[in-house]
Amino acid sequence: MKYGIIGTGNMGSMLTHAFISSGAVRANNIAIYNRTPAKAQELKNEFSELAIAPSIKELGNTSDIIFICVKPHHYEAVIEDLTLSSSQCLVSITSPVSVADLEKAVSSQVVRIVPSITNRAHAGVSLFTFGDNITEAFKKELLSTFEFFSKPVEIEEEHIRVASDIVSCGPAFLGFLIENMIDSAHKIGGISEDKATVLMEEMIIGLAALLDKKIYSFPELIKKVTVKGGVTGEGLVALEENIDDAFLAMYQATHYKHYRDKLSIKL
Ligand SMILES: NC(=O)C1=CN([C@@H]2O[C@H](COP(=O)(O)OP(=O)(O)OC[C@H]3O[C@@H](n4cnc5c(N)ncnc54)[C@H](OP(=O)(O)O)[C@@H]3O)[C@@H](O)[C@H]2O)C=CC1
Ligand SMILES: O=C(O)[C@@H]1CCC=N1
Repeated sequence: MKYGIIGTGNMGSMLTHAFISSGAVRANNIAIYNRTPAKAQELKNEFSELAIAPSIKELGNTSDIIFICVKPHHYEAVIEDLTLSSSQCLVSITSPVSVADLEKAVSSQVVRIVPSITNRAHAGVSLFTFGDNITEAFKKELLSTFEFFSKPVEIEEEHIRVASDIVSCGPAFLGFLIENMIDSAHKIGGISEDKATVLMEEMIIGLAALLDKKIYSFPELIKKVTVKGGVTGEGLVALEENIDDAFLAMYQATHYKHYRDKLSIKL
């Protein structure tokens, strides 16, 4: 199978890295194209067997599976340059561009796969939504490819925003909260930010290991750590009193942005 990647920004280059470093796809079966050629060249400097396509059209003509890894409002221009057939598969990696939108716009088979930056470490989830016209062969090919570096999970259209908030935006949301926890540790306890960061990183790696080994669930973890009459309980009460509806507000904000993006994208 020949893979084509249009847009080699954060996600296009992350996917190229993950395909090659996990052994899922050989570099000589991948063609890339980016608006600013130097960015595609940087990837080729790392993986010399990658092909740089001279245009979006040429990449489309020579690939079986084409990933569009540009921002949502650039999809329209990219799709205009592609002439695809029913024996090819087009992949959207962005939540506001649904498989129904793509099916109306192109003649190929379509899939949406929303990745996560965690896939770079061959971990985390990739969210799959298949178009009605997808063949078993492409389904199998894409699922087995993504299994090399992620846990593929099928997701219904109505759940894509919340699912992507957890899987794809989650690293940024939790990163933000963790930075806040480090900053507050420095302010209240006087510990240096560097030392607090090391402690935090090791705690998170340990927490992930507990989850990975299925030793404790979240409720079990909270129960085990919260000693009766101890400090954790006091901290949890303070958090409950101060967190208010922070996460509801966050989900509402992403849903509203998703709604506005969907309205503005015309394929
Ligand atoms: N960042 C993330 O964690 C996640 C992002 N996504 C989705 O991935 C998509 C890309 O995001 P991200 O990689 O972060 O964005 P970036 O801005 O890092 O990358 C977008 C890339 O698209 C290129 N581009 C724009 N227009 C064209 C064009 N016409 N032809 C070829 N290349 C073009 C840009 O080129 P140039 O170098 O010229 O700017 C840039 O390299 C978005 O739709 C986003 O929703 C999904 C899941 C997670
Ligand atoms: O910020 C964004 O729009 C993208 C979508 C998922 C993660 N990052």
